[in-house]
Amino acid sequence: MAEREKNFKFAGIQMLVGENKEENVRNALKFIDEAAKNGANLVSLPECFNCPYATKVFEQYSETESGETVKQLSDAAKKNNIWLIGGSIPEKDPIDGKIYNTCFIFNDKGELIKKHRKVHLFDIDVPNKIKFKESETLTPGNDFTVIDIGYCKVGVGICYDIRFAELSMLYTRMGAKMLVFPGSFNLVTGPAHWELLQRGRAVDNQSYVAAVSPARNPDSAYQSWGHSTVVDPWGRILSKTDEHQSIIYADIDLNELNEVRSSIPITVQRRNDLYKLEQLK
Ligand SMILES: O=C(O)CCC(=O)C(=O)O
Repeated sequence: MAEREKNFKFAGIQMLVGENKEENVRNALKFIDEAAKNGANLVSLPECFNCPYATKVFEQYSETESGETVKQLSDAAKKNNIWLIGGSIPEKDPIDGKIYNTCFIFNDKGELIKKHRKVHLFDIDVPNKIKFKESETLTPGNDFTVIDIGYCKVGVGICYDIRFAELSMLYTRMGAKMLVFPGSFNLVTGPAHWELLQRGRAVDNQSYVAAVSPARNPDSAYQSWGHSTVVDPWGRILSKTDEHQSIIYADIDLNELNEVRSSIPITVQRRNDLYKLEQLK
């Protein structure tokens, strides 16, 4: 009989983000404390939680890895004894001077253990609906991010990264049992694809998937879809909210995941003689 796995609690913070960076960070810290008090072991903030989501302001709001935002997140993870996926902030690299959309990740001692720089930049043009070009001011990252939080491995991507099934499949192959995407979809692609993509990634990887958005801010030029969600490996929605500020919680049951993986064993049924996914880096 296989050994029972230890389950854990995930919290996704759907917080309101405005123009005042210090206020945004303070708001994030308050919600992190609340999530930890409610028993969360792994907490995620949303994409761009300390600045408005707009290419023209990324430089102005950017900070380096040794900046105040990273320090405060580290302190919050340590104080609350939680693993923290720090949503994302515009990060300035002090060496190449470029700006990245970066998720800083901390262990329960507050140590910065990894950073994920968004790999796929959000450059789209849906005629008469939405045009956005992150590459106007951002540079893409080139690294995969799978962390081991003790309970299981977790793959981290940022928003548009969820659209690329290959990335999630690679993470799964690297051992991830949960995929977390801080993200900020919009009122065009949100209703069409946000939930569909999460359920798709969950079913094709037999994995837990969480996507954590900022709350919708009526004063903001970019209207976030909100609707932060957690999906289980069977494709069921475990937790989901609307567009308002709130925290979503989900119990991550790794025994249930193992059962799904053993009852529908797609991992060992792949026709590797006909096709393959190749990791080039
Ligand atoms: O893929 C989408 O529709 C939205 C992506 C996005 O907003 C982002 O990458 O920040």
